[in-house]
Amino acid sequence: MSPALSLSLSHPPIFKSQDLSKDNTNHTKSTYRENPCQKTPVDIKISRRKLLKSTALGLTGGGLSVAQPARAEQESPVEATSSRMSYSRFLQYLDEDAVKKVDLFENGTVAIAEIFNPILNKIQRVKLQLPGLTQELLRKMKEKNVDFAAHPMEVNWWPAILDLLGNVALPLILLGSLLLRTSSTNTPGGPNLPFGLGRSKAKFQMEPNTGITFDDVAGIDEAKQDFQEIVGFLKAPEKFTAVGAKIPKGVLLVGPPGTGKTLLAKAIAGEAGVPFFSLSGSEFIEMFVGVGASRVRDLFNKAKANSPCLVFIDEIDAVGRQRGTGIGGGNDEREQTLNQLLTEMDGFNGNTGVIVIAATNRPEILDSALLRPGRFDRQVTVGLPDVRGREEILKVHSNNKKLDKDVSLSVIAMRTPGFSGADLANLMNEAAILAGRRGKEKITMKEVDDSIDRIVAGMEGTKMTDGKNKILVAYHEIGHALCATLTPGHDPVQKVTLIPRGQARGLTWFLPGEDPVLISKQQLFARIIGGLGGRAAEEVIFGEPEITTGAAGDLQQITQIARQMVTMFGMSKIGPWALTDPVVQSSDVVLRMLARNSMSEKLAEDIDSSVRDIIESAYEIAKNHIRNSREAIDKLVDVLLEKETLTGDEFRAILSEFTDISSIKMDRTPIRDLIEA
Ligand SMILES: Nc1ncnc2c1ncn2[C@@H]1O[C@H](COP(=O)(O)OP(=O)(O)OP(=O)(O)O)[C@@H](O)[C@H]1O
Ligand SMILES: [Zn+2]
Repeated sequence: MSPALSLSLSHPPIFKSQDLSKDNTNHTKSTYRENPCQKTPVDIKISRRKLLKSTALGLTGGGLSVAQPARAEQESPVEATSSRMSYSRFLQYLDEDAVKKVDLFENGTVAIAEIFNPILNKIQRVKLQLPGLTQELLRKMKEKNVDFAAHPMEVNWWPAILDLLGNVALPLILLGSLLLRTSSTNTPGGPNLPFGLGRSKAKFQMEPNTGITFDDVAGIDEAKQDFQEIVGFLKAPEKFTAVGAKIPKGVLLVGPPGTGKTLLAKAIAGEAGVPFFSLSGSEFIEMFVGVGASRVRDLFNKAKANSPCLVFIDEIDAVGRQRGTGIGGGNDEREQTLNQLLTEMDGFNGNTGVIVIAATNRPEILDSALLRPGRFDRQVTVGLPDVRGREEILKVHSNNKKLDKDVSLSVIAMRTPGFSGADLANLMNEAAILAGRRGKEKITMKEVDDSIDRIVAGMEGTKMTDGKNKILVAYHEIGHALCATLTPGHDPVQKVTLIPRGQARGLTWFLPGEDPVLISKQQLFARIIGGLGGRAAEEVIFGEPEITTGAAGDLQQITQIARQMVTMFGMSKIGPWALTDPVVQSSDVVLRMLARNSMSEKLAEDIDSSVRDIIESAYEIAKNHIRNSREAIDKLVDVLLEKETLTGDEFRAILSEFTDISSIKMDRTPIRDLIEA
């Protein structure tokens, strides 16, 4: 019922670098996943040096290699795309030397990156949100020779850069950021017309006819319903004005990246058969004062001259955040742009036949003046699709593809919790490319499965050579799978593999049943036990001195879950309180400090000790599972070492030879049973 629950659980984890030593050569990397609690490959990592070496040693055919991107750079056209990328994937690409250029905005929380895609042999421009600019990230971009530029104004991280690079490098960076990017917004081919106005370098685009209809937008029927009225109005505004109907002129589309907000706006224009004007909020941000405001003016003048039409402003938060809140003073340029936008919104009435739709994934930071009556006074929410929505979206994106009979869209939908529409479109595209590369005439489930693995966990890496490490990884992964399987409430194992992917040396995958809208305490606790299974196996089997750095990512995940149980979900001895959790909930340093100061010391200690209790008791349970199943584990490890990948069914079949697992409930106890108990 509480949206906060599902929201916070599917939120990407806060980036924390695992700098175990100052010496980069002995530096473990963590893997980040979009959904720490949902799709959970549990992994083990290797040292950074080995990682780089294995990347360089050549991932045959498929993967990114170090040499490739550089050579291909000149040949590959930059593809302008509005596609989004998760931070975790961005880090993977960064590690793989595929990131070429990064433009940072908004205190380093928003970035536009150019990334080389070896499959398409293209540099793609993607947008991503960062959890703030960390020193670690800066260091890494520098180490990887990424051409990065900060677009200042509100930036409060110059100290970090100074600290990192020393004063000498500063002028260079400043220079870089002063150079206005000259590349204009590319429009993909087709009927789209770039609509630039020289005078103020306006970069908005106009599409006379988007050619997109509601049929192209799947899984968000409610939102489509909400817009029927507006489509009707745009088709024939005079009908509405004749009877004195008041039509909203501004609508705010709210939802996470890639959920189809742009697509929906285009579909509205397409359904109504009116021109589509679009401009992105981050494009408003310019160095020279006055440009943003004049851009807004130009856009509205053009729109009024072409009415009826639809104006779409993507990322309105970039320009529309609360005035006067920038750290170290406001941002004059942005505020002027915002003021101009407000003026324009007030200056025409709905009868002009212009409808303005703005999109954001952070409505809470918008200046309240934007939301006043007569401006963006209507909100339509577009959320991440549920399992049925995902199936619908998959249908849309399989339409023009040849699928083998074995491909089940409903199974794919089940395997992809947390995927947005854009992720799903990307998934089907990658599967098609993979099928092509494998010389197949149709996409089979194998290509889809492999593509999901790649999207969630990164590219396949070089196989490990036989030896102590491989054995250790095998025990670690079997430890995860075993503890998860023996713990009621845990999602079932989908597969265990020793084939490395991204930065993980081995992976255990779980198949979430339904979408976890509500997750019980038992389920969360089960995830912690499963997450600790790898470390527990290392310790029980090889002895405490032999435990490895491989569990770093696991520990980060389970600590976050335990912390949320205590501070957000009221699932600890502290009781049902919502406590501001400075570490989990904010990436803003100042907010974090404020929150910490407002908490009593005693409470802070209680939180820590409750988190510790949860983790310690889970670890005891995990170690007991390992101790009590030694025979089964040895057998499972033998088979895994031989076959490299075990499906969930194979895993359970072997385990069943040793212990009866048929009575362990995977999912949550049905409510009916609970009431009857
Ligand atoms: N509901 C959906 N149905 C079908 N395709 C979708 C849907 N949502 C997203 N997609 C696919 O993902 C692509 C990108 O989505 P879109 O740009 O509309 O998302 P967005 O919410 O506007 O994201 P952003 O916040 O990054 O602008 C679309 O062009 C489409 O191919
Ligand atoms: Zn692990």
